[in-house]
Amino acid sequence: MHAGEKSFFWVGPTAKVLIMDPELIKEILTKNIIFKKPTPNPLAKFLVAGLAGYEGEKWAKHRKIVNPAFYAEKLKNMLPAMYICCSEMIMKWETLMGETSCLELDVQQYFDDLTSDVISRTTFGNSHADGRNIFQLQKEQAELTGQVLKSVYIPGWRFLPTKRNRRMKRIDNELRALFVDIILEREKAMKLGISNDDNLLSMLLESNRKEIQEQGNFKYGLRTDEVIEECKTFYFAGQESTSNLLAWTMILLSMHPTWQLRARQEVLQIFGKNKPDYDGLNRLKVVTMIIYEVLRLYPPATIFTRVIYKETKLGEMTFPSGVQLMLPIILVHHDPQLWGEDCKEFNPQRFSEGIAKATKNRLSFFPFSWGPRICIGNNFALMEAKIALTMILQNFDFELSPSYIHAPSYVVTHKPQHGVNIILRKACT
Ligand code: HEM
Repeated sequence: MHAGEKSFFWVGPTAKVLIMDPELIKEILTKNIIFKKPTPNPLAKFLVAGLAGYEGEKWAKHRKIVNPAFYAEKLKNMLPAMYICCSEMIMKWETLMGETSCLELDVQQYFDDLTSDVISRTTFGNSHADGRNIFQLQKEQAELTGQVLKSVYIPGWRFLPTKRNRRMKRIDNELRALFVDIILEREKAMKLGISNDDNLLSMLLESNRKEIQEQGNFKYGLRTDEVIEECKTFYFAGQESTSNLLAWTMILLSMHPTWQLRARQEVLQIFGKNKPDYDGLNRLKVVTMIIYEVLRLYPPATIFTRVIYKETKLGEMTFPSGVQLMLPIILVHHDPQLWGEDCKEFNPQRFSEGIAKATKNRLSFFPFSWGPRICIGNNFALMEAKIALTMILQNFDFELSPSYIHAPSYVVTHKPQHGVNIILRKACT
């Protein structure tokens, strides 16, 4: 499939259209009348509600409150939390290495822990210990849900008191109680003026309060259960995707040591061995080019969908309601007509003059989606990846272990199937 082609196919009663043309993709992602596909399975919906699971007016209301510009502005305040989590990971690696000259480990597990910790700390601030507990329960709930989704679907089965169903119900109740406690406590602190706003939950409550105040009516704000859904979404949308970005970056920088060296030289030139700061992270050019190229070749979300809910003309075609438009990020990112014959190669240089130049102003690079429904954690994830990489490069040289097996797989997100076995050495500079 190439940019100019369109592919139509039917799955069950639903017509699906695969769209590869950047112009059409832009039109689809700009048009507000086409909404995201509702999560079809009630169990999946039960896990990922919040922004990612809502459509239409409900989404618009939430998106107004959970708004990326608002978060981007406050990102600087979250850097200390990201720094603490990265330092803890680096310290663990140093301890494991001890006096030896090198250490082999599966960094994927450490990135999973790191991104869980970052999202717990940045969502819940001071209550991050409770937050970690919450996200641990959510992880278990996701695993149990995954088991249910893989089994044969029997209507009504989820209401039977099986061992798994009872555990899922218990987790749900426990999660709710933990969330409610934290939210009530935070609201109390906000009223007393003793809550700081360096975390996602406080920001969410604050922008919710503002929205209610401006509109003069509670119906414009989010209810407690909706705030809970948003917090759950932060975890599901933000943890695994960022962990995979870091994992693919380590793999590609191991495969391309010249780029690893260039990245380390840049990091050392800007920060030396000192703590990375916000302005310095924003000045990292080579590291940013590398991250973009990793996101182009291995986008954590490989495809997403929009549904036509009212007859719509797109380009020269008219689509009836009910048609599903599939937007395959990964195919567009790998299209030789858009990226040239070296499209399968790792070449961060193509981003040396920014995204607009690399894409020739076409929408051929959209790892975080685009338009009004772009990922709210876009800048958050880039900042997290930059600080983690900076600190790894400051401390270690790395290469792939001979036991690493290159097998990209897609289970919810795009990840290395057999982990990421890396050999670390103390950086000599
Ligand atoms: C490398 C990391 C990430 C990637 C590649 C990524 C990618 C995406 C993509 C492609 C979408 C659109 C999906 C669709 O429309 O069907 C999305 C939506 C979303 N992302 Fe991310 N994301 C990342 C990190 C994060 C983080 C860290 C957070 C939260 C802190 C987050 C929160 C969200 C939310 C809430 C949505 C739903 C937005 C809406 O529906 O309006 N993401 N993300």
